[in-house]
Amino acid sequence: MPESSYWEERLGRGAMEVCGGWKGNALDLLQENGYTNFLPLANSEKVLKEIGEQPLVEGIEDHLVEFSEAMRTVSKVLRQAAEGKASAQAEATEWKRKYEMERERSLQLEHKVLPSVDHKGNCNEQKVGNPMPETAEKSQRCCGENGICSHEVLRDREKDSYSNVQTKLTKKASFKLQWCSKGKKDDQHKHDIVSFEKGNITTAARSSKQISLKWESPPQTVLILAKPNSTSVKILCAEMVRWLKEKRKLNIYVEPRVRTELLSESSYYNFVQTWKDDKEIWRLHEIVDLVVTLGGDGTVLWAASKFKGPVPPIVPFSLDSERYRECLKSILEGPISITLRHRLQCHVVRDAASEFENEGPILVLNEVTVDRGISSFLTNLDCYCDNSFVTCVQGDGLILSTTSGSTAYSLAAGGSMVHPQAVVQKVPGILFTPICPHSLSFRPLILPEHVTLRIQVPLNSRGNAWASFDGKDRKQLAPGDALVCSMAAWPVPTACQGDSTSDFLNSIHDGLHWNLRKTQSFDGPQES
Ligand SMILES: NC(=O)c1ccc[n+]([C@@H]2O[C@H](COP(=O)([O-])OP(=O)(O)OC[C@H]3O[C@@H](n4cnc5c(N)ncnc54)[C@H](O)[C@@H]3O)[C@@H](O)[C@H]2O)c1
Ligand SMILES: Nc1ncnc2c1ncn2[C@@H]1O[C@H](COP(=O)(O)OP(=O)(O)OP(=O)(O)O)[C@@H](O)[C@H]1O
Repeated sequence: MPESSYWEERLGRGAMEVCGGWKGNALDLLQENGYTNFLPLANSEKVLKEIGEQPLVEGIEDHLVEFSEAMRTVSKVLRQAAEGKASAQAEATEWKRKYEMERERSLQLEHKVLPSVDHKGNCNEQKVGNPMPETAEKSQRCCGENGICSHEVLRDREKDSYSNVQTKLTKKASFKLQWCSKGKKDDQHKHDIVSFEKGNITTAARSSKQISLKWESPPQTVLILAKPNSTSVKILCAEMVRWLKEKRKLNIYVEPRVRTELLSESSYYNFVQTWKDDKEIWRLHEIVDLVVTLGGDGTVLWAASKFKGPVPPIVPFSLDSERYRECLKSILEGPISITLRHRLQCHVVRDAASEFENEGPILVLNEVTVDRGISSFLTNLDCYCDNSFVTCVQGDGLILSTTSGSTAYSLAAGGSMVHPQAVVQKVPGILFTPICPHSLSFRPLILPEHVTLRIQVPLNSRGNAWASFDGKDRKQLAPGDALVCSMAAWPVPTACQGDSTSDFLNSIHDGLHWNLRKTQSFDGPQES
């Protein structure tokens, strides 16, 4: 391409006129502002020769000052245009997400049963639609004041084409989620209400709420997800599959790898079902009533990542593998104490892509991290909250974490630990934690759960950034690309061992040894 066309294409004809032929300085300024695409030109002998051949004119310094100003204006305009585009793309992505949610919901209406509340406050079923499990707040509407409703009653299912074995799946088990409070029954339906009576703002009494899942029809299908390369997990998995089939007559799904492992042990396990490719995994939520994970936190993250929409209740079993029969028995009978763990929905918005080319959303249970990857440059990330500029992160990167993820990477980067039920209880929900910020005053933030965050790699960034999702699936973000995050509509219900609070405290005491210190002896100097 001729050099003049190259410049015109990037700066526009107007900018070329402003430049007035001072290409050498233009290059310096553009490089100064991070437009490194021009570096090859700057280095080209031809350009250097041209600069050398420019005749010196009088008042050159004035011209240079004037020219610098003009170039700054040009680069500012370019930057604003790019930001405007990213913001519009982010908005388009958000609308697309909302549209898809609505569409999904309409589809569900066709084959769902809506619980309605009669005059006594009892939950009945009727033949019009009810949304799939959503945030507690939205779900509460359909169950009146009686609790959080999260029914999924689906049409009778034919034999699935991808099942290895013929199954008679009838209806997916339905359940109801309710607030319950220890002790008093009448305390169940208290909500944190802000009242504006007579100009005075007050909050109503708060109750200690635990979400409880009550099966309305018995669960029939269990998906078991097992950590790979662990002999103890393999043994437990085989035992559990046998017990669930023989004693509870349940349909059992496992991953293809696990089915192969089971079959290599014995052809007895022929009844175990699996899927063939990823497309079929996306339909799992329509079939599975309960997910059992055999492994640690990573296996729960793995399980959640398999569900891009509604997630069935997950029972994490490193819980108490010795007592798995007793534990599963009580879970299958219910009611179960549940922690509703919220997820973040993330979109990568490419600067170069049109609004129709955006990549699909990725849901994270712990966090999304934007960091410098293998680059040795300081990361520069412009952060916007609902399109208001928050800050520019200059450091190793940034973590956007859920409350569940607050005890993981975000904690290591200095973020607070937050009770996972906090979002449901209407306290802030997205942790904004910098990684090694090169600043003395960059403290972690906690933002409300309703905001949309946009993390943008500036056009003048020296290098690329990398996004990773629950520690996996690294994606490169080039200058101009952005990551857009908001709270996802589908939380992950996990079964508690005790209740949300005791589980949370146990995990920070046992798992993280939080505030463990040798107890001070009592036989020292006393306060007089
Ligand atoms: N510096 C760090 O602390 C650091 C660095 C990278 C990733 N991580 C975390 O690892 C997670 C991925 O986990 P993995 O098991 O797939 O990878 P992994 O096998 O590398 O294990 C990471 C560790 O983090 C623990 N962990 C994961 N989620 C947790 C949570 N919510 N609360 C407390 N501990 C938790 C796991 O038990 C495990 O010990 C990421 O989501 C991230 O939070 C932490
Ligand atoms: N079914 C699976 N298929 C593939 N990878 C899996 C599966 N389950 C877990 N993993 C991966 O294995 C890794 C370790 O999982 P997990 O944290 O459960 O193990 P762990 O040894 O119990 O760790 P910790 O005790 O630190 O929590 C994670 O990175 C997770 O993504």
